[in-house]
Order: sequence, then structure tokens, then C-alpha cells
Amino acid sequence: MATSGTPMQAKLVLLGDMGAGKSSLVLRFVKGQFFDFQESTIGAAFFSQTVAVNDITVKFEIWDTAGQERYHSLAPMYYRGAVAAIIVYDITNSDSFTRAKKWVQELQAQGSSKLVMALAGNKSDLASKRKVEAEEAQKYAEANGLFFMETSAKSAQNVNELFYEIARKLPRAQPVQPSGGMVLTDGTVAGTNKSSCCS
Ligand SMILES: Nc1nc2c(ncn2[C@@H]2O[C@H](COP(=O)(O)OP(=O)(O)OP(=O)(O)O)[C@@H](O)[C@H]2O)c(=O)[nH]1
Repeated sequence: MATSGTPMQAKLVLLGDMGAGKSSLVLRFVKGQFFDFQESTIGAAFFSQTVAVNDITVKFEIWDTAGQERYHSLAPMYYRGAVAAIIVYDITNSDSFTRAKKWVQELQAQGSSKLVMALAGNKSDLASKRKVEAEEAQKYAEANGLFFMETSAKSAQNVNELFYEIARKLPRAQPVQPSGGMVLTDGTVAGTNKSSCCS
């Protein structure tokens, strides 16, 4: 991906039910990979990826959180200070849509008021098993100030578009500063079983 100028750092967090496809979306975006048997995330995993949109370069610092309920209490560490959040559900699983709405409520209550929030209805390649209509999700997103896209980490549909749209929506005056409060590395984070990656 093209990069130019001093990058604007943007902490981005992915939240959503276990198995919705958070890690798969990140792996598709950062490495162009997809695995049919993706391991469940333990704790969280960190990735970074830089994109150029129009005149600016955005360096996403991506926290891929674990969807299992037992990790719920860790989530504030990852969404605190984030400028963007992707809330992921699985279009074939209506419980995951319910869970996504709970994450939206939590972010609205706890997160930054300037947070750019995206709702991703993932696994759009499984449309024949669909349980959540796109219209319903679109309406919900509009009513709650999110933008909505259906994605497929498997086919890559709308994955780059999702991250580029977030980059476009970020407030332009974001100062370049080191991420505070937590040590960010480009290596594997303690408590994760996933490879971290690359800037
Ligand atoms: N068909 C299809 N399968 C997908 C897609 N995205 C993810 N999967 C599969 O869904 C399963 C769960 O994907 P993950 O990326 O691990 O989901 P997650 O949200 O990170 O799950 P946790 O780490 O448990 O929170 C894996 O078997 C993936 O291969 C998709 O777009 N289409």
C-alpha cells in the first residue's frame, strides 16, 4: 500500500462475538490471508498497517480483541484511547448481532465521543445461511451513528473498503503522538496466541 508523508497514528479496536471473524478480517487486511480454521484469540493481538487516503497517510494500530465472554473485562484496555472501532457480527448468527449491539452501547457509554464506529456484517459469502438482514443492520447503524458494511474475510469483499472508509472518516487534526498508557510493540503481545505483524 502506498505511504507518504508523516503518518497519522490511529488506534483501532475490533470488538464482537467469538467466531464473528474479527481476526480473519484483520489478517485479510494486513496480510491478505484467510484461514478456514482460524484459532480463537486469547486476550488480544496487535497488528499495524498503513494506508494512504487522499493527501494523508494513516498508520492503523489495530487491537484484535478476544470475543469469548471471559475476556470481556479486558476490553476497556483496548478501546480506551481508540479513535476507531469495528464492531463485527456474523450475518449467519443472530446472537452475534445482538452481541454487536451490546458492544455499541458499551462504547457509546465508555468510549470517546469522537470515536469513528463501523458495523461489519461479516461472512457475506455465506448469504444462503443468512440470519440477519442487511436492511436491519443498516437501519440500526444509521440510528446509532455508525457506518455499515457487509464484509467477507474469506472472499475479501469490502475488507479494504472498510478500513479505507474509516481512514477517510477520521478527524484530520489528529496530532502525531506516541500511544500513551500502554506499551505498543510490533511484536507478539503477551497473552496472545496469534502472530502479530508488521508495519
Ligand atoms: N465463510 C466465512 N468464514 C469466515 C469468515 N470470516 C471468518 N470466518 C471463519 O469463522 C471462524 C472464526 O473466525 P475468527 O476470525 O477466528 O473469529 P473471531 O471473531 O476473531 O473469534 P474470537 O477470536 O474467538 O473472538 C474461523 O473458522 C474463520 O475461518 C468469512 O468472511 N466467511
